Amino acid sequence: MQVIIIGAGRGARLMPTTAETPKCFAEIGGKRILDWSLDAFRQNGIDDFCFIGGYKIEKVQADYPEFEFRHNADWPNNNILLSLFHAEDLMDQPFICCYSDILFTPDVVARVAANAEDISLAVDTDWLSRYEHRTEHPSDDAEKVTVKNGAVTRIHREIQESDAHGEYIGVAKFSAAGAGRLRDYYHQVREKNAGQPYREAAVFEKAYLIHMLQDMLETGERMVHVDTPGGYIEIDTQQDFEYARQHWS
Ligand SMILES: Nc1ccn([C@@H]2O[C@H](COP(=O)(O)OP(=O)(O)OP(=O)(O)O)[C@@H](O)[C@H]2O)c(=O)n1
Ligand SMILES: C[C@](O)(CO)[C@H](O)COP(=O)(O)O
Repeated sequence: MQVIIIGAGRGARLMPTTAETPKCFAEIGGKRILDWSLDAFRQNGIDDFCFIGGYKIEKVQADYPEFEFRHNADWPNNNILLSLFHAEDLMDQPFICCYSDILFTPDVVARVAANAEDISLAVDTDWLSRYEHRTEHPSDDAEKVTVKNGAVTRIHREIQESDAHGEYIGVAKFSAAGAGRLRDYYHQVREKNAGQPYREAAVFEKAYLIHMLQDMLETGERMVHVDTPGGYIEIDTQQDFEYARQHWS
């Protein structure tokens, strides 16, 4: 199974930790965030990594020569969706994509990898307990989902806490067919929206992956949720970093 790690961002909210290295090099429990992710995949026999880098990509290239790399050199002017599509050439097969600034257990990978649907999204159902203390990244910023009968019905930051089934953790699996539809849809929306506002993004280039996933849901695309009650922490702010250092091992 191909893994695509989306890691081109600046990590500005984690300064000064990210002054010289990318956010995924930040250490929790004596191990880089990136190494926690690699271990979660490797414990499931998955060892085929492509890293989409931008900010300080050279540091990742130096320390992980076993990776394939895609360079999102324009990272300051784009966002997660465009970043992911720097690895489009690898999307002719099933793949799992993940943000590079998250901690998740091998069990999350096992559940996502075992799911047979075309598009599956990993969702933390215990998300609210983490947000109690997350004042620097309020739950309004969380990429939440609503669900019905096993399927995702909406993926959006504006979902009310009480309506949310959980938080999309940034890990998603696409079968070869699901990946094909993702690529086709991307080309359609890019053709129509390049340089123009798209969903909640001021310009298409600044869109998040969840913007296009929501767009696809509205066309009737089926996505399922693979739940994890916790077993996940996202590191955006200094507060998140300290929380992870206290709670992750
Ligand atoms: N142009 C971008 C922006 C973000 N990302 C990646 O998308 C993931 C989630 O993004 P976010 O949490 O916003 O991280 P950063 O952009 O790195 O953080 P900050 O906003 O603090 O700079 C991260 O792994 C980040 O590297 C990316 O590949 N390309
Ligand atoms: C993608 C993200 O990390 C999920 O929590 C977060 O939403 C990014 O926030 P930003 O708006 O790009 O600062």
